[in-house]
Amino acid sequence: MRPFYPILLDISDQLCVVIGGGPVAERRVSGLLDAHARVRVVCLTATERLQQWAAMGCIELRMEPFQPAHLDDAMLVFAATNERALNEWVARSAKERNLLVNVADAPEQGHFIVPSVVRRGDLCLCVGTGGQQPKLAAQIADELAERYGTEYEKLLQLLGKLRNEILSATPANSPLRQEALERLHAQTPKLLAMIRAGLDPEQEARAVLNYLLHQPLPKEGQQ
Ligand SMILES: C[C@@]1(CC(=O)O)c2cc3[nH]c(cc4nc(cc5[nH]c(cc(n2)[C@H]1CCC(=O)O)[C@@](C)(CC(=O)O)[C@@H]5CCC(=O)O)C(CC(=O)O)=C4CCC(=O)O)c(CCC(=O)O)c3CC(=O)O
Ligand SMILES: NC(=O)C1=CN([C@@H]2O[C@H](COP(=O)(O)OP(=O)(O)OC[C@H]3O[C@@H](n4cnc5c(N)ncnc54)[C@H](O)[C@@H]3O)[C@@H](O)[C@H]2O)C=CC1
Repeated sequence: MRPFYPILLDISDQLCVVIGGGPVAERRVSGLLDAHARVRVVCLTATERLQQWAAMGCIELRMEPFQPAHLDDAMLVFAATNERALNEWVARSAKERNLLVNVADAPEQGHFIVPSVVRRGDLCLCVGTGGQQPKLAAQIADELAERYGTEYEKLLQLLGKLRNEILSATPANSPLRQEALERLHAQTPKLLAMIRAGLDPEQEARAVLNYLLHQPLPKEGQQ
């Protein structure tokens, strides 16, 4: 068991290189494009979707055998070919360049593994099983996708906006800020219900914000 450390990495506009052009490589590329990375794919044969992405200018597709120079300027590397020795060479080449690498067929040779992901706007739910049972990760992600629907995208947009307004309207570390942020959080179920009902919660949110910022603070010892 390796106790992986989860982080959410900002890879927007960073070059990520995927070696391989099969279904596994395609899944990696899909996730990388969702995160707005620049993507270079190196392979001998590419899935139809990879070819379409290349034709649309979404990825750079190099239909040629892997060479370490393909990793030039990369931030992340993914070895996703069906050739064991080749994936090992990719991993070694990445490590020689101090690049983080993921290895699809031998996770222990890489620095990180790829979880199952559910996105709802800025909400990002990631599930990993430490490589023990990827299908279980996918099943749990499906369950989370049911539980946390698309309404969470709008909810977060609204909460983010209100939270920023609270941050700019209150002094740092002040009881007013702390109280307002707690009250904002307490409004979550109400705003969620409004979004689910198809109502525009913006007006309600304004009223909430007004209440949050102008409600007198409870006195010492009072709730
Ligand atoms: C370590 C890791 C690799 C990494 O980080 O690159 C890894 C490794 C391996 N997977 C294998 C097989 C399968 N993987 C899937 C599916 C997924 N695999 C994913 C991640 C990971 N898979 C990482 C660990 C994540 C964790 O912590 O659990 C998901 C979550 C994300 C993604 O890949 O996009 C995605 C679900 C996508 C979704 O959300 O739907 C299926 C099912 C299917 O395809 O339908 C099968 C076939 C059934 C089976 O074998 O169980 C094999 C054997 C290969 C062989 O037999 O040759 C290895 C190699 C090994 O285990 O050594
Ligand atoms: N991590 C995961 O989720 C999973 C991992 N796997 C592993 O991932 C590997 C890849 O799976 P698939 O995408 O289904 O494989 P695939 O067989 O469909 O594709 C392999 C790709 O490697 C490319 N390739 C071969 N030699 C190359 C070279 N010299 N230079 C550049 N590219 C080269 C091929 O052109 C092809 O695009 C499998 O061998 C399997 O062990 C399989 C299932 C799930």
